[in-house]
Amino acid sequence: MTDIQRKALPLGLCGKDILGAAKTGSGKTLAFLVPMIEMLYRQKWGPQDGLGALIISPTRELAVQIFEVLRKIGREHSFSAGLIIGGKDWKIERELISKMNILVCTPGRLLQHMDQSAGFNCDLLQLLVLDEADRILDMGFKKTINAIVENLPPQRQTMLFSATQTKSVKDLARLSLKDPEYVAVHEKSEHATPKNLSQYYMVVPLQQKLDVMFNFIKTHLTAKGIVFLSSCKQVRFVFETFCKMHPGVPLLHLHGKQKQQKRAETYAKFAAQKAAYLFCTDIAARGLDFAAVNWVIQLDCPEDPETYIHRVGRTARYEASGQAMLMLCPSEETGMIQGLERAKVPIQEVKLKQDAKDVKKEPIQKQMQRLCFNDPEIKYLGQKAFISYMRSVYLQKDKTVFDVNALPAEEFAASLGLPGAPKIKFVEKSKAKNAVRGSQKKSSDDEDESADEQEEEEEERSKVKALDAKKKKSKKEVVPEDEEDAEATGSKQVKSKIEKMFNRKNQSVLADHYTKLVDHDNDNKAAKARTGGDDNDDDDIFTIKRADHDLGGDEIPEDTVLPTSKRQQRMSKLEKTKNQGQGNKLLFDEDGQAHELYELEDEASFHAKGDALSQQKEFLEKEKKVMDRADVVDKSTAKEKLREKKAKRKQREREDMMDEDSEDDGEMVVTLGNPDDSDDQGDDYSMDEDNYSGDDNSDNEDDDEETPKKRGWWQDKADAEESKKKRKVVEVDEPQTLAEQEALALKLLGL
Ligand SMILES: Nc1ncnc2c1ncn2[C@@H]1O[C@H](COP(=O)(O)OP(=O)(O)OP(=O)(O)O)[C@@H](O)[C@H]1O
Repeated sequence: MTDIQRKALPLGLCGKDILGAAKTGSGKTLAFLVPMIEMLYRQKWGPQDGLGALIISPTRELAVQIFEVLRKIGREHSFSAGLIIGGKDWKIERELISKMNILVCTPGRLLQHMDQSAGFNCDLLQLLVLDEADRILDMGFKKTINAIVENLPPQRQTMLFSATQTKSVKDLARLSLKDPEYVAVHEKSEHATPKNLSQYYMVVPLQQKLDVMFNFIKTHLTAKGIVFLSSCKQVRFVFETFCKMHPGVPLLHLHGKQKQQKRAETYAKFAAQKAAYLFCTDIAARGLDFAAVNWVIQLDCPEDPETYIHRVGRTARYEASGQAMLMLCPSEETGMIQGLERAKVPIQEVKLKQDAKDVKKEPIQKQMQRLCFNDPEIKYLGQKAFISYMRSVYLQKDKTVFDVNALPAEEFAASLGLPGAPKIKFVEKSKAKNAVRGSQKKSSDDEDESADEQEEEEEERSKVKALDAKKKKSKKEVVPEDEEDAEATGSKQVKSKIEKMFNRKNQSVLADHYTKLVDHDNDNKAAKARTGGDDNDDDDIFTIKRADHDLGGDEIPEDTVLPTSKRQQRMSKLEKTKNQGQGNKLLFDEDGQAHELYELEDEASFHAKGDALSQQKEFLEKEKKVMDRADVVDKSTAKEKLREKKAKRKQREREDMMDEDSEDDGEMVVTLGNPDDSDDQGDDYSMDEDNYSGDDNSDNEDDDEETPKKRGWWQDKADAEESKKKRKVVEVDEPQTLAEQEALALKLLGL
C-alpha cells in the first residue's frame, strides 16, 4: 500500500469526508475507489437503489482511466458502472444513466444529464469524489460543480483529491465537505515531486527550441516521452512537421480539439507503445497513468509550478524512475526557477551543447521552410501555431515569467519555416505601451505606475477575451491574407518566388484529413483554459494588421451603410418589423376599394335598420355563427395535428427500439460483476441488459405491454407445429380422369 492509501483508506471506510493531497503517481485513485466499492458492498447496494457513488474528473481521458481501474478492482462485485464523458451518444447515455450504481464523469456532461435526463436520480447518493479537484476548478467548472453539488443529497460522504491543493480547492472543500480530514502525506517531505524523478532545465532561445527538440528525439529513439506544448495549434504544427521529417520513432498527438474517438485511439496507442513520443497540451498533464514513460519534456514553459508538477508526474510513477526536461526561454528563466524553488521542486540546469548553438550546423529550420513552401496546409498551421504561442505568453498572468515583448518574434517565425512574423495587434500595442511607459517612468511615481500597468493589462486581457468570444460566435477563423503577410514580411521589397508562394490565397482550407481530426463541435465552446488549455481556440482573436488604404471619395453616411452579412440582414429585417407596429386588416370591395373591417356608417342609415339593441343582438349572433364555424375547423385541424404527432412519435419509438436492438451500446457501461468481463476482453464494455435484476426486470415488463414480446426460436417452432395441426391438409395426387376428379370433389366437400 502507498502512504496516501494507508492514511486515506481507514478514514474513507469510516465514512469520513477527505481532502487528500499526495504526490503524483502515489496511488490516489485506489485511495478513493476501494472505500467506495467497500461502502456500497457493505450497504448491499443493488440495482434498485440507483446511483450510489459519483466520481468527477476534469478530463475525459482521466475519467476513462478511472473507469478502467474501477473495472479491474470491481470484478467480483455486481454493481453497474457508467462512464459519462461527452463525445458519446447522448440518447444512449440518457437511457442507461438511470440504471447505474456508480458513475465516472466529466462535470459538463453530468450537469447536462442532471438538467435534461428525466430518469436521472441521485437522491440516494452515498459518495461524491472529485479527482484533481483543483484542475476541475481551474478549467472554469466552478459554477458547474456548485450546481452539481446543489443537486446532491447533503448527507453524503465527499472526497477531494489532487497532487496540488490551491486556494480554490480549499474554498470548495469548505462548501462541500463536512468536518473533513486533511490527508496530506507528502506535505512535510523535502520535495513536492517523486523521489525517483530526475529533473533538468535548459535555457534555449525560442527560435532554437524545435531544433533542440528534434535532435533530442533523434538521440533518444528508444525512449518513451511526452512533450508538452502550450496550445492545440502548436501541438498540431509540431506533430505534422516532425512526422514529415521522419525522426525514426512513432509520433502521436493529443489535444482537446480532437474528436473523442481519435483521443481514445491515441491514448490507447501511446499506452501500448514501448518507444514513442506524444505531443500534447495540458489535457494530458493530470492523472494520466501511461506505463514506463522515460521522459517528460516541457517544450513550452508551464503556466505555474503546479502545472509543472503535474506534467512531470506523468513519469516516475509509483516506484518507477523517470526524467524530466524543461525548456525555458532566457526571459523565463529567473521567474520560473524561483517559483519552482518555492514549490519545493529540485531541478538542475543543463547547458545547451555548443554545437547545437552553432548556426553552421544546419538546423531543421531549412526543412521547415521547405515543408511550409511545399504545403500550404503546413504553412497555415505554422501561422496559427505562431499566433497561438504568442497569445498564450501574452495572456499568462505571471508577468515575472512571461514577457511577450522579450520574445524574438521574427526569429521564432523563421524557425517555424514562415517567411515572416505575422503582425499581431496586441503585441504591437503592448510594445507601444511599453515604449510610452519607458519615457514616462523617469518622471512618475513607480508604485502608481505598476498599479496602472496591471490594471491596463488586465483591461487589455479582458478586451482580448471579449473579442475572442465575439469572434468565436461568428465562427470565422482569421487567416492571414495576402496583404497582411506581405506587410509582415516587408511588402516594399521585391517579392521572391518563395514569398509569392507563401502569399498564395485560399490557404485557410485545411485538407480533409485535418478537418476530420478536429472536433468542430468544440470550436464554439467558451475557452476553458486561460492559456493553451485543452479547448483553446484562441488565435481567432488576433487580427493581422492591414494597411489602411485611402479610398478617396465622399464618405458614406453611417445610416446608409447596408448590412453586409446574412445575419446582419436578418437582424435588420427583424428590427424593421419590430418597429412597424401592427397593421390594420382591410377588405376590398368589387371595385378594388379598400375598407376597414368595421366601418362606421352614417347615423341615418343606422337608425333606418331598426333600434340599436336589436341590431347589436343580431350582429352578435351573426358573428357567433362565424366563430363557431371557425372553431370547428380549428378543432379538426388541431386534432389532425395531434394525430400526426402521435403517429410520428410512435414511429420514432419503433425506430429507436429497432436501433437499440441493433446497436452496440459501446464503451460506456459495464456491470462490474460480470464473470466474463475479464481483462482480455479489452475495450469491450458493452452491457448485457440481462445482467440486471429487480427493478430493471420490471422495466422490461412495462416495455412488454407496449411492444409485442420478442419470440424465442423454441416458441416459433412450437407455434408452427400447432398451426400445422390446426390446418386441415388434404394431400392428393393430381386427378387425371373424370372419375378421379369427381372423387376429389367429394373428398373436398367432406362427403
Ligand atoms: N498499492 C499499490 N501497489 C502497486 N501499485 C500501485 C498501488 N497503488 C497504485 N499503484 C500504481 O501506481 C500508479 C499510479 O497510481 P495513480 O494513478 O492512482 O496515482 P495518482 O496519485 O492518482 O497520480 P496523479 O496525481 O498523477 O493522478 C498506477 O499505475 C497504479 O496502478
